Amino acid sequence: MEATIEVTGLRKRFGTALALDGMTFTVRPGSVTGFVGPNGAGKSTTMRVILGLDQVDEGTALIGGRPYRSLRTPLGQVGSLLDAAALQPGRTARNHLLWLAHSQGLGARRVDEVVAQAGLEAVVRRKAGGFSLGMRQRLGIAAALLGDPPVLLLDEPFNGLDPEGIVWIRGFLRALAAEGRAVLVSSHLMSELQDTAGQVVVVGRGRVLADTSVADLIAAASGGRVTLRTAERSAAMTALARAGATVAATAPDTVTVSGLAPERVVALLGASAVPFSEVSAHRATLEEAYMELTRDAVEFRAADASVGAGEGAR
Ligand SMILES: Nc1ncnc2c1ncn2[C@@H]1O[C@H](COP(=O)(O)OP(=O)(O)OP(=O)(O)O)[C@@H](O)[C@H]1O
Repeated sequence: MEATIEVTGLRKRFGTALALDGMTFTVRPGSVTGFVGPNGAGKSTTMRVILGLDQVDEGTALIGGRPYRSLRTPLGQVGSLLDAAALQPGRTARNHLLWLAHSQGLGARRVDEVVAQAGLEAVVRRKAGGFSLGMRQRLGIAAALLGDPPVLLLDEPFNGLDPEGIVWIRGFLRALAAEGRAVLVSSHLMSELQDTAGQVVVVGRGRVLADTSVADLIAAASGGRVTLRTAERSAAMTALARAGATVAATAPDTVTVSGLAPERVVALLGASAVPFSEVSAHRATLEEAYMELTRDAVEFRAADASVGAGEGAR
């Protein structure tokens, strides 16, 4: 089966709330695709639609070219982690996995393999009800891997993980994608996807705001700006503004300059005898790029919440 997820023109209303408003993107194999957006942007709803758990008013969601409901052995084609809390608390982790495995014609050997992959050996005979959220996330990931699927969808898998767990999952997801899987990972924090995602689909208000590689997203947000560090900030700002630059003081000793190349900034400061300790091409962080893109979507949601826009219970 082709390892892809194709989402086209999804629209969905919950009462008066428009949860999905033309959501369209494709997830390809080989790198982790981050699915990022503020709370309420439509990430979970999109994942539920892809997995055939929610109906849409319009649009299609295909896994390897087919709707989820037409897949003959779903666990072998797509693995998912939607809600790590969704398990029988009285059952041991191993029995939980055995039960899932048997429902798909898989045996205990495969359970032991995914337990090892997810680093759960030490706790697998304990009752899952006593697991921390981080352990539940690992158990959910083990369950998603049972059928060795070419497509993986993980909703907020970083939730509840400690720093060591976050480092583990980053490497793990990268390795799964490098094996040729399509891996879609949602988060409302761009920083969690640093060093993990190669592609990002940024969403807000139920639609795609950007669908690009991480490198291109950062380059676009960097926008040819120059960062200048100087103890004589106002003299520097005056000299650069006189040469036509747009300048902004961003810290007591820092100025962000737009409209001039770094070499020109150095030459102008030299000519005006303004001392400086650093002139560098500004490189936006992933977080800055994300904040820039989603600012309006966040404002929309905050305003929406304050009038309590009649959304149904979740
Ligand atoms: N079952 C439901 N009933 C009513 N409204 C819903 C339901 N599920 C989602 N919504 C609404 O749809 C919109 C999208 O929600 P969704 O959970 O998909 O967003 P999200 O991006 O996953 O957010 P989060 O990061 O908070 O999980 C929100 O306005 C939400 O309140």
